[in-house]
Amino acid sequence: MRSAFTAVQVRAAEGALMARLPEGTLMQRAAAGLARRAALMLSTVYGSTVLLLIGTGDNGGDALYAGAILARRGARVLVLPLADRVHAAGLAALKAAGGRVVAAPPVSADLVVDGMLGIGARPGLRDDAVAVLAALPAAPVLAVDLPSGVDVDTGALPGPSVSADVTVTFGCLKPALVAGPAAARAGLVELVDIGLGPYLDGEPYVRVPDAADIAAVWRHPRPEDDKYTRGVLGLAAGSIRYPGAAQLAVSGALAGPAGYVRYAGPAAADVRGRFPEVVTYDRAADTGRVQAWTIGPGLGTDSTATSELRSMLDDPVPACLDADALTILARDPALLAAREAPTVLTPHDREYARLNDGEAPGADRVAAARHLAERYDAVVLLKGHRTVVAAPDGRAYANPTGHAALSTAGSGDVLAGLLGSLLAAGTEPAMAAVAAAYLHGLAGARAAEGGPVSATRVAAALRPVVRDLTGPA
Ligand SMILES: NC(=O)C1=CN([C@@H]2O[C@H](COP(=O)(O)OP(=O)(O)OC[C@H]3O[C@@H](n4cnc5c(N)ncnc54)[C@H](OP(=O)(O)O)[C@@H]3O)[C@@H](O)[C@H]2O)[C@H](O)CC1
Ligand SMILES: [K+]
Repeated sequence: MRSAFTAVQVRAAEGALMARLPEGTLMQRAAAGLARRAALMLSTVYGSTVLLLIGTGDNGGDALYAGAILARRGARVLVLPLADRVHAAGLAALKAAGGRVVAAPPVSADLVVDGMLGIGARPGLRDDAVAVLAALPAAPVLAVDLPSGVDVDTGALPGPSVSADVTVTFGCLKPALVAGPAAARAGLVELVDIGLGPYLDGEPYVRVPDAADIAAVWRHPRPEDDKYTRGVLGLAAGSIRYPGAAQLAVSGALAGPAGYVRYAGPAAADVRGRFPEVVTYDRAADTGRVQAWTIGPGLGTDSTATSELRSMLDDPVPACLDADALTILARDPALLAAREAPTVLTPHDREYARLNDGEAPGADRVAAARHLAERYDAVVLLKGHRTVVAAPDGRAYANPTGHAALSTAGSGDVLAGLLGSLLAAGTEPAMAAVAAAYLHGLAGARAAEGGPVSATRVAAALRPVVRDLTGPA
């Protein structure tokens, strides 16, 4: 698990570390890591042209010292200052190494280094910076610490920003690199260790799972298992009007770790026909015992759906509420009042607003997910390009996988089915949501390799993705 810290948290750690080191040490460490990555992006350093965009702060200092390293290796380094004052010692070092200041971007370059703004940034770019971005030569962009223009602590994009191919960040991840629309502007994020780790204390703002975290929570079948001990998922989804939602949720659930899926609802005949391994019932009350419920995809919001939801919420096992179940819950939040078993809510933005008195998630998606988790005392999986999961105890996770092609009808049904299966298998609820989002994101990316993506393709891609991550079943 990696951790992202806010600018204030980074500054506190930086202060503690700097107090023990000779002046300028951290910037030299940062510049060395930056120059190393820049050299990798240039096929040959010698003779290449590197354009540095420089702002007033230490972010520019990092870029200037890295530029000096590249200039000493034979690069033609050009500095375009976007502030009245720039890091004086860094500029002197660069000039001494042969770099020179220009007033406008050159016609061509091999690499652009964005050293305009780092963790000291106010969100947004000034007009002169926006104009320069529009006039940049076609070249890969390497961002220093963060792509300039983003809202560092939230990942919001208040206006134009740098779009980087690679971001080299120092000491730890920052929220804008992993959450919100800004995360897509960072490109490949590479972390350079500058020794900050031991000084970063307190809870990170948001955590980022990796493959090993998902593999660690995946429950493999054991020799002593039977279908019940692996977990039974009850799935209430689909309606006469939306039988497909039931099938998609079932297909997601069958790729999960549970041993048994019981379906309850009006799409029973369709589900049986397509998935003979699923046992079907007309009503939730008839299904017998389950270890978790997934409720909602294509369920409808009429009185039958409401009473089905009510009866499932009375069952003291974990429940994942998706789609129509969220709409019903928004109408009657008291439905959760008596619940003691864990609940997971999986809203997209419009569903979030319904659950939150009409107020959309807003710029800080991590804070928004945390807010709803606290309000409903439930795990919240807030869907987005970088899905965020928050638990009522304050933990928050930003999913690093995903693909734009996942915004396709039925994709969420697959996710809800898989998440339910993880809950039924006994996975801690927040990690069940994290694992489901992670695997679903990878499956979307894998499905996209085969051309345009439909939800059926996402479900089909789940098995190979799970196998690659957790080993054979
Ligand atoms: N964290 C570490 O341990 C290390 C960080 N390094 C690098 O340092 C930067 C942070 O440097 P800092 O000088 O604090 O901040 P910035 O470089 O982001 O610059 C902030 C100044 O820029 C002006 N500003 C702020 N917002 C805007 C904007 N939207 N447009 C234009 N200008 C803006 C503002 O100055 P004013 O005079 O205008 O008020 C800010 O003061 C970090 O990101 C790393 O790259 C170290 O080198 C290594 C250790
Ligand atoms: K930057």
